Amino acid sequence: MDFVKGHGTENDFLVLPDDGVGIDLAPASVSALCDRRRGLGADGILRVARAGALVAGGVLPAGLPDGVGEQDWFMDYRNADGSVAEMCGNGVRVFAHYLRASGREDRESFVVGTRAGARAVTMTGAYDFSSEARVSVEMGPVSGFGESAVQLGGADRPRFPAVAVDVGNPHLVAVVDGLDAAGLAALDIAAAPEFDASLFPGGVNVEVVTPLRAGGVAMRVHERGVGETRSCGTGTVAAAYAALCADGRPAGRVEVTVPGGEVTVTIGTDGRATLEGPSMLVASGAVDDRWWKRAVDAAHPAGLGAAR
Ligand SMILES: N[C@@H](CCC[C@H](N)C(=O)O)C(=O)O
Repeated sequence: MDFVKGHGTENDFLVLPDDGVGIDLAPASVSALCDRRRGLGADGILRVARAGALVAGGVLPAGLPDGVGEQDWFMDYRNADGSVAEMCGNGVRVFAHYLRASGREDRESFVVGTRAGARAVTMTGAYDFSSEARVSVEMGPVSGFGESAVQLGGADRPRFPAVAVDVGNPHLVAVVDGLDAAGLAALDIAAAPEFDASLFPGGVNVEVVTPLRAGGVAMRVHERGVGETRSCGTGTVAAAYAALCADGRPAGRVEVTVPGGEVTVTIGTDGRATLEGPSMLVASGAVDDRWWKRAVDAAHPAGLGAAR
């Protein structure tokens, strides 16, 4: 099984080209592959196939998501614990970069299908394997769906008011009054935060954010299905939205600094967001066939069929 390793602001992914939709992505085999000691290591997996092939292969049982055509490339995203998520903002930049660098796509702008719907991407400048690519992604509508709170880990287990934000996947964002970059760095985001499960029955990505200042915010994130990561693209969109709202503005442009770098989020007066940021492809190779077969076999109790 061939792979390419890439990252967007240090949120890292294994890209798995799979035109024939033959790779068995059972949760346990995904988590073995993403494990940083047992496997190759990554925050998530991006399977590359055409949307129509994924429908035919049973990966998208509900059919094509909104606006996605059969011939569109589809980012089949899995978190490191093997769970499926609707969308990944850093992943979609790496996915687009891989398509261009590998010669599978020769257009500057094209659509990437995701479970949250079609996402238009545009790449400007260099896009080969050894260059840092810049990718702009139309992230679709961003909206709030309630007020809540989040409780972090650490000695004093701070509790912050937070807002629920939908970017195609769910986010709980705490814009903390008076918090600066040093205070943000001192928080324990690695421990699983506590949140209201009735508002987020499928789990949630949690972001802690400094208030908007000079057009920018700093953010840390604990991702659903992964843990603390160095960046989360959909999280930066949710953070920009929450910071703008806290500042009394419906729209604007926000530079979001995360531990792994910086991205730019623009939210229009129509409520739609654009995310612009880097992508790096750092390695390519093949997973040992026997190791992978053992991981897949171990993921399936005897008698159960393959997962897609
Ligand atoms: N890292 C991603 C988000 C990946 C999915 C997320 N963990 C979820 O379960 O919703 C990003 O860059 O957006």
